[in-house]
Amino acid sequence: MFFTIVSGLKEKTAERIIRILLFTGLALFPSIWQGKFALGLLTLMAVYGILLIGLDATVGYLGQVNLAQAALFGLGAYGAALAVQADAAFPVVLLAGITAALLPGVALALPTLRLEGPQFALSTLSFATLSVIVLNEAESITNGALGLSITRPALFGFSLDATGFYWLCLIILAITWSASQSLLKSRFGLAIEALRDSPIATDALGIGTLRHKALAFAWGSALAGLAGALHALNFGYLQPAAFGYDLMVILLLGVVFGGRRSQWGSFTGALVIAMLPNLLSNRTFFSSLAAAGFVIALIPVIRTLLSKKIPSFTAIAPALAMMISSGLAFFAPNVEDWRKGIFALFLFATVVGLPDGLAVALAKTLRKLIRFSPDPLPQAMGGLRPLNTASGTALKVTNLSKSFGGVKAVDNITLNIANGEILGLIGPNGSGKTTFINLISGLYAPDHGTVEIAGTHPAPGSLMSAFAAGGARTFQNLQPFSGLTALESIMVCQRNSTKAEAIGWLRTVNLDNKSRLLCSEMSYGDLRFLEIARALATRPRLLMLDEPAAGMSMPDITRLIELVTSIKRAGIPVLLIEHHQDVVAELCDRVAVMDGGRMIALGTPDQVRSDPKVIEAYLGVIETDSKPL
Ligand SMILES: Nc1ncnc2c1ncn2[C@@H]1O[C@H](COP(=O)(O)OP(=O)(O)OP(=O)(O)O)[C@@H](O)[C@H]1O
Repeated sequence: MFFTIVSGLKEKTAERIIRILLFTGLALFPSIWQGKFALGLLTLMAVYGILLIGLDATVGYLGQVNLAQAALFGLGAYGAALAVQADAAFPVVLLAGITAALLPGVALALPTLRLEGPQFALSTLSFATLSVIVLNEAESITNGALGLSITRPALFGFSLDATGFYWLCLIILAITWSASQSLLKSRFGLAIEALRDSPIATDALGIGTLRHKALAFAWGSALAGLAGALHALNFGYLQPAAFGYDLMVILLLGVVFGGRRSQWGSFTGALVIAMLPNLLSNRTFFSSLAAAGFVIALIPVIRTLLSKKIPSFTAIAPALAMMISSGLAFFAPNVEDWRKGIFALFLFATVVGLPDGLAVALAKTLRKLIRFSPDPLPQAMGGLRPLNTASGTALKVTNLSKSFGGVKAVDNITLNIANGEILGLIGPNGSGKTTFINLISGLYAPDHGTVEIAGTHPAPGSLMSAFAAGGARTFQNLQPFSGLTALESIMVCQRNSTKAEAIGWLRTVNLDNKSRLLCSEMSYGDLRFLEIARALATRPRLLMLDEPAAGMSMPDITRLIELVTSIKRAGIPVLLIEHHQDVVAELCDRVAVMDGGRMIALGTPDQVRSDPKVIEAYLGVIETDSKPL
């Protein structure tokens, strides 16, 4: 960038000002421009805005391909239309629309949200198909393919004309936008983003995956119903075919094109899809847009070439696509036939060149041009405090076994950890250590045996139940919440705690100066410390650390030893899997050794070090870091 404007404004304030200006401009539009057609398009844009903000909850925030939104929109529209026919008052009509989409939306969410990827997409597709068939076939209620006509009722005695109705849609869009923004920035929204990145970690930290997924889907469905009701009141005529595959694809296009996980993105997407038919029919406008798109797509290519590097595929492909689409827009003799093809090239260029969508890319550019002042952070509070436990047992494992096919990963292990104790768990690779922690933390259900955490028997195979009993864990394969910052990663794990306390936990692991950093930008070592802070923030009665030093540099290992020592001082019992012998020897009160799923030794580090069975187990597998103590 050539210059950067330093702004005293906070980004949030700047965003709010721009949004207020946008809505003021949109509200004033009918007094500046009297055209009925333009007003109709803007009303449609406001309705689509509400619909896409709802769709973004699942497609953007949850990261699931939801193909049911068009059908839910239709159900909302029919719900509202039937309420109008029953002479319901205006607010009741809106409520009927919301309910008509919300109930089937929740009914769909509960079984399908356990599914992921293509399975989820296909089940929402089945729902969409079925809904349209039901709307078609339930002729006695919906009038089938012939369609349903309604007249818009008065709102509190006022008969709304086209401008009045447009303003109403605009107000509802503004409220939906603010409500969505607050909701998705709250702990609830952070939880949704966290579970998209790691559902295992969210369950293990007691955040709750299914509950949050269902709520996000319900929110999206309710907005689909609200938008559907407004759509019915806007057009006054409904046909089931209008809510089929075409609309489904267009809505997805709107969210992706505009920008996911952003209300600005949904708004931009709504603007594009509302204008789409018009955009495709106006050749001059269309050609100018293609030319402008080509120039914009050329910028990254030229910049890379100027710095004497070879442009990447993500730079070349959009430029090529835009070059072809501009060529067709200007020179194709039968451009009418080519319109959809040209638009497909537009879409390809945007998806490849701006994977985050138009609005998000624009926001990123603005952030480079204008330096906003960051939100001030409160002083760190809290952190490690002595755990209030009497002497007793933190973990009691009895005859625990788990096999995978013929492999006995954990074979009849009985083990206790006392409150305040640090127990090391070592063993050669594949000896069953991680499976043991997976059984205690509820990731796996045991074949036999029992687990008791702080006096409670959690339900076997339930991460949430083991968490509720007081267990918290880290993972051998890191499970960061990549879309969240370090601070947000802690806040999402805390219930009823403040930002100051979250910073306190970051200070405990020496990351308080990185609170605003996204997890995707953090180093491997820092992420390992952040996982420990996340687990500590849940105030566990048993902390399970799975190879925390793996991949860490020597200075980080020293930091880790200091941290675990202070955890011990606070009296938090720890089950520590570790290959680094110096870490185990320095920290652990006792060490258990596993080999082939069995526990072959248990004692102090010194006792274990000289145990012949331990030496034998390690011989033959000792390479670099897996040495006996
Ligand atoms: N989900 C699974 N499905 C099938 N086999 C598994 C599964 N999880 C673990 N195993 C097997 O169970 C055995 C124990 O694996 P585990 O990961 O618990 O060992 P480990 O001691 O933690 O090893 P490492 O030190 O390499 O992490 C291995 O043979 C492994 O292949």
